[in-house]
Amino acid sequence: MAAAAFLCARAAAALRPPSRGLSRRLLASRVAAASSSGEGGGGVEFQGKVGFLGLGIMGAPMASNLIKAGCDVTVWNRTKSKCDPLLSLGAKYEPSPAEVASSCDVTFAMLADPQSAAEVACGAGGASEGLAPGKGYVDVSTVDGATSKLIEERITSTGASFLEAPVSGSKKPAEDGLLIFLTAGDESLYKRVAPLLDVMGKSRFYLGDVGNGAAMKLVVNMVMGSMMVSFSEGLLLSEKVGLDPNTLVEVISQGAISAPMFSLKGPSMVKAAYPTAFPLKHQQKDLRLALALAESVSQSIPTVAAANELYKTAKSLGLADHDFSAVIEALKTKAESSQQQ
Ligand SMILES: NC(=O)C1=CN([C@@H]2O[C@H](COP(=O)(O)OP(=O)(O)OC[C@H]3O[C@@H](n4cnc5c(N)ncnc54)[C@H](OP(=O)(O)O)[C@@H]3O)[C@@H](O)[C@H]2O)C=CC1
Ligand SMILES: O=CCCC(=O)O
Repeated sequence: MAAAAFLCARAAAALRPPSRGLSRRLLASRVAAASSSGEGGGGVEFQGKVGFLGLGIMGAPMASNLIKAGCDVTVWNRTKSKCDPLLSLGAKYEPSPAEVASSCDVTFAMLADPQSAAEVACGAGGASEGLAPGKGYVDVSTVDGATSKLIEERITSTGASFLEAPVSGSKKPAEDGLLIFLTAGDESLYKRVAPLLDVMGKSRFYLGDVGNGAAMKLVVNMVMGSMMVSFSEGLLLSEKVGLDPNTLVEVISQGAISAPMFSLKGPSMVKAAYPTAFPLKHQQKDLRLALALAESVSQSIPTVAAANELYKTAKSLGLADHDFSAVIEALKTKAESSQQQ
């Protein structure tokens, strides 16, 4: 019956015009390929209804790709109007996380931070109230290990299974179904949802116990946050010494420190434009959580600590909802105030 729902949804999707990101045919073929390839030769097939909680910059395109691939998706978002584009693609709606979780076999959550992830999973009307044995909950938000373990405890107390699966990759990879999943927790749930992860992403890592996915994500993002600060310093210094910062972007793109992030964001940073893909407030949250992680094992990460201060300054300049590349504005402000002294 679930498989029939899948086929119906796929047929309906074929009637709709193609949109951004992967084509419907490619997405549907990814579900089919992932379903038939299986894990360890045992064969994995996802059957059932999929819930999605949190339709922000990342959640909306991820849920949208599942719908385009023919999945039977039910959505919820705190600000209800953000559900509308998904509903017009064919998603169903439930008025609370608990009702999504109780009407679905597996529920994904993509929320802003540790507080919102815990609230949506464990709070009043939260997903855990709708969970039961046989169901799964997959949290793809970026949180710290302690929050993830707290959520795991609450979810598994209902008899349901839990997987943490934060993602590397931003708005565009989410639209294109090219995310990287950093998963940990219940391995059988990991295998069960693999076809869905393969619709939304290009690769997936299974890292063992809950907390390892969160830690991997924070380490990756602390490197990224420091790289962005260093790149910003280079752009500003090149300009100050009379070089064209656009040429710096070009030179970097051809050498050993080339990174897609520099080529993608550099040209707009030179124009002081910061269209939001990864909100600066989330980058600062990740640095804060990475610093706490480092503290927990007495590891010194002074570069990250310095970068974090700049992101905090950028937030105080009203740039929290801009792209994290707007951290360069904090450096400009510092340069101005040191010139005045
Ligand atoms: N953007 C990016 O490039 C990437 C982001 N991430 C991580 O993914 C997560 C989501 O990021 P992104 O989509 O960019 O963020 P957004 O800020 O665009 O979306 C955040 C989502 O969380 C919801 N939310 C916030 N607070 C609450 C609350 N108290 N109760 C219920 N819902 C709440 C928002 O609801 P509402 O619409 O009502 O505000 C929204 O759905 C974050 O953890 C981020 O660090 C990971 C990889 C890349
Ligand atoms: O958490 C956000 C990561 C953004 C990226 O990987 O480009």
